[in-house]
Amino acid sequence: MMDTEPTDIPGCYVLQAKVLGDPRGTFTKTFHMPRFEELGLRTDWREEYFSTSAKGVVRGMHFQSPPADHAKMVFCLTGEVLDVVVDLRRGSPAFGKALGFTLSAENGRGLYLPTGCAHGFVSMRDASGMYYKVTSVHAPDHDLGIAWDSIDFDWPVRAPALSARDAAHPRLSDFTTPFAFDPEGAAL
Ligand SMILES: Cc1cn([C@H]2C[C@H](O)[C@@H](COP(=O)(O)OP(=O)(O)O[C@H]3O[C@@H](C)C(=O)[C@@H](O)[C@H]3O)O2)c(=O)[nH]c1=O
Repeated sequence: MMDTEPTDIPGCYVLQAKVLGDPRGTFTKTFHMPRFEELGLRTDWREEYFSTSAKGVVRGMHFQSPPADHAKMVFCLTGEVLDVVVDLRRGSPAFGKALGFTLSAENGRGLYLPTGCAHGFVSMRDASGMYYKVTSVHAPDHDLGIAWDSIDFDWPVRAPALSARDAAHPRLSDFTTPFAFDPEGAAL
């Protein structure tokens, strides 16, 4: 059964899966609907996808804006990443706060992000594989980002490999957020 730990961002949870090892390798369960329902987390996933990244790549910080906004869960299936989340919800006690979590296949750790948070990571090893579930389908016109180096986070890289899109995002301080914090539905 998966354990979860709340983080300093309301509605954002560390998902600690059990990594069961035997002589063949490992087995790790990343989603269990009854457990998510018990925790009040969303289970209405609409898309799943994965990416691989070379060591030193930064992707982010990404989110979809309303009405295409979504909750997201992520696991690292190969390699290792430092995964980063920023709270973009006006009125949140953690508004503007950035947190980082080391995710790898070995540590079995994932992250659940409520709508209104931006997500990104730096790949700490070659061929880091990130696996996602999101609660709305890709909407290119609402697929937005803020600059990775404009958030209050001490990245362990200075000049990472970035996509052209990620190099052109607005800075957090110049960004007018479309998200507002709802204390009743923090995880939604
Ligand atoms: C995210 C996404 C991208 N694409 C396409 C667009 C582009 O041609 C190619 C790569 O897109 P990107 O450069 O946006 O891929 P990437 O930078 O890996 O985007 C991901 O970054 C991390 C940090 C997240 O949190 C994810 O939700 C997602 O936004 O895939 C889709 O077709 N569907 C999708 O859902």
